[in-house]
Amino acid sequence: MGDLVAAVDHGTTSTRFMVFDHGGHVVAGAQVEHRQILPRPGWVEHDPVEIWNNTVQVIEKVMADTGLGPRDLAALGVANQRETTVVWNRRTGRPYGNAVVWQDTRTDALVGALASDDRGRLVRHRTGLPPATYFSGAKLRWILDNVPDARRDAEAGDAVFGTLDTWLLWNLTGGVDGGVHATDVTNASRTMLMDLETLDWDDELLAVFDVPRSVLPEIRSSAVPDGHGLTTATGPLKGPVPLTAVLGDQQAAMVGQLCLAPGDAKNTYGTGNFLLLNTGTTLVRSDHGLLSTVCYRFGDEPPVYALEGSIAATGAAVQWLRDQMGIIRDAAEIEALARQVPDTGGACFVPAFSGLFAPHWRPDARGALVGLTRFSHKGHLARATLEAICHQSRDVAEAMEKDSGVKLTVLKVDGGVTANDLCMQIQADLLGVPVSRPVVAETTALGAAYAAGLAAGHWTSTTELRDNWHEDRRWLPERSDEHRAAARDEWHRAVARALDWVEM
Ligand SMILES: Nc1ncnc2c1ncn2[C@@H]1O[C@H](COP(=O)(O)OP(=O)(O)O)[C@@H](O)[C@H]1O
Ligand SMILES: O=P(O)(O)OC[C@H](O)CO
Repeated sequence: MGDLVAAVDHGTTSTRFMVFDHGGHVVAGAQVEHRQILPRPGWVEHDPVEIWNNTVQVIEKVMADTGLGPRDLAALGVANQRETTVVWNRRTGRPYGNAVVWQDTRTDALVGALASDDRGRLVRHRTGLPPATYFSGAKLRWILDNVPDARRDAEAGDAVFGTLDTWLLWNLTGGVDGGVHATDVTNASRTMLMDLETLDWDDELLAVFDVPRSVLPEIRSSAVPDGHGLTTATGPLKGPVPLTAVLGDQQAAMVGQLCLAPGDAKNTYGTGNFLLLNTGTTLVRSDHGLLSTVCYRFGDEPPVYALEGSIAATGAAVQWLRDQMGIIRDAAEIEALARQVPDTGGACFVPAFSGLFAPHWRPDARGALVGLTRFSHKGHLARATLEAICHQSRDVAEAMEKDSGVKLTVLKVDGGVTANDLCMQIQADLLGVPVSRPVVAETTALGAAYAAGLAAGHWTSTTELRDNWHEDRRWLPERSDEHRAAARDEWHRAVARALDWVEM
């Protein structure tokens, strides 16, 4: 068996391939961004072929740069942006159009209609998810109903559905030459088509979304000792590596942060923010706007559940300043710009580009920039963007405390935005608890590698992993309660102004 474990981390903005040693240290890695395709207001797409080509590219680069071969790898794990929906033809390997991304709101009328009747209650209870454009079920229906030939080919058994894990697993294990068509419970729990208790596709939900069972992948545990499949000699690893773990990226980050006991929580700051709380084998249902989801399932062990607060636009707001507004040239520049000012000068930015997700679930909301005067400049907007990231996380943290009774004493953080020290200080100030960033910031890839390595016997137990977690930096709250209360009040008033914008 090889000494190293590898992971593909395919996120909303980029795809990474990382190799880790037994101590959880990064041995090598490569990353490449893919295009964000924005054809109409509210639509967000990715090209699945570009994503697969990028995956090949990053794997080949790391293997070539390091001189490693497939025999050096004990196992491979995959973590992926969740919910984003692809339909492809299993005979040709060609997708039926672009993937519909989790942030895409094109299904708002369909989701709005089902939310207002008994189907909404059914969906909520069976899946643990609020009816929202965010999840895959309505996106899959949209593709089947709107892309020529998709439904006909689905009914003939030629067109198949997958989230990005399934697309990558199928391609890594041979594609048209016998690729494995499967998903794991964490990804399946985000489709709105799986019963959260039986962990199986649910016929009533399939009827709600008019989805034929024949398009669906097999649902498996996140980590399986026998492997989901082997990589192929014709693929980028150029030989067989057991692909033993597949997890949604936020669940993978829970494993990477070693949030493996009930009450453990982390917040990942990527394109969106995702605060998850491990609730153990108990399925906790939210009364405060969070969702219930599978955290992971290892082999035949009982599934571990989580409560999650999903926020649609955090790093995406930074990207928006860069790509759409041209205010910064790269994401890291936002920090220096925001440091030019001591506060936002009264401005408040609510980046509700895809409506507001947790804890509000308001598809009728849209982005709002309020409190402007002639004094306002781009430094204020940069600072307001960082504050919006942190206020949204505080909204979710409050909901989590109410639902679980668990009071946060420290917040473990990871993800691209956590490179921003000012943002992390603002987060500690707005939460009133310390914020802690680990040395290995690539927790999503690390979590996929841990899950894969545990399944392959590379690590014998999770206790063996505990010593691998080390704090890099901790931010302590520096602001008074009065300051925090005033800032929160201003934020709530801004959120109220972003609501009710789109006629549903
Ligand atoms: N220094 C920074 N300050 C603020 N945001 C940043 C910084 N560096 C990266 N980002 C944001 O982080 C996101 C990328 O983080 P990542 O964890 O790779 O996300 P994803 O997994 O969603 O692709 C982008 O949205 C980018 O705008
Ligand atoms: O790509 P990320 O890391 O922002 O994660 C996206 C989530 O999986 C969407 O649910």
